[in-house]
Amino acid sequence: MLETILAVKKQELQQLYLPEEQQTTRRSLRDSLLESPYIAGLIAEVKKASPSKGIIREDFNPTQIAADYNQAGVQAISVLTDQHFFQGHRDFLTTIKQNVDVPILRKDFIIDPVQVVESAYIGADAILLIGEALEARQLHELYNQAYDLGMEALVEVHSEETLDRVLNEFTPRIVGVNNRNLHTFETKLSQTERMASLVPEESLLVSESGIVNYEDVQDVVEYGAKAILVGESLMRQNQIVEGVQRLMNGVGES
Ligand SMILES: O=P(O)(O)OC[C@@H](O)[C@@H](O)c1c[nH]c2ccccc12
Repeated sequence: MLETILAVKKQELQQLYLPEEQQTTRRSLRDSLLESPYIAGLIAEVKKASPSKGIIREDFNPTQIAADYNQAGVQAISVLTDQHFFQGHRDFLTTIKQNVDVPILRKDFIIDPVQVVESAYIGADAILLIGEALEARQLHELYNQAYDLGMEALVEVHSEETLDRVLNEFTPRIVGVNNRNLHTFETKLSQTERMASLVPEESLLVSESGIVNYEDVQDVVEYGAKAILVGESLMRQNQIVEGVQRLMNGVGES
């Protein structure tokens, strides 16, 4: 699947035009996550659909969902901007950035420097860089470019092998372990458990995907995660604010 997505991205790159540059103040993802009042920092995701699940939320108003996340006290918001596979849009990010006061992570498949510039222009505070999608050297260059433009980067890896390749090149300030394998979509929280001890002390560890309830949050925190990235289970809540409270405090869980 990842190969298919990357092939489409390469095609799209040919037609990519840069939007008007937004004047925006950057917000630190890492600082916000470290200042969480919860047992972990929460990055809550705005995602309408995914290749593995199809449509996740029918009643999809990205700005309203983000405003609810903001009100609920999340530490950051992740916005899917990929159109083809996730039914996102880069304009969602720009509007959301103007309507909330937490850092915004751009969730997309970034493989080219022009997409990093685009991310800065649309108002992103941080970008996702996927270890399985890039050579370590190339990932490092995109990472440096992001920081040079005043953004941060969440460096995501799924396997030990990918993490090894990345760490041989450099030490990212924020590392995400994706519990979902992007080739098979198999998702298990034990991936965070297996990988946590391999992530350097100075990297903030984010556990991504497949986190559904407070027990899951407690588990990944026990494994060593300092923050979590949650999409689907929050997107399926009718009452987003209450859903966030339940996830992070365990109150009212059945
Ligand atoms: O919906 P979930 O299982 O809570 O997962 C969120 C997030 O981790 C997932 O959307 C994601 C992780 N890495 C990605 C890379 C591209 C697109 C999406 C993702």
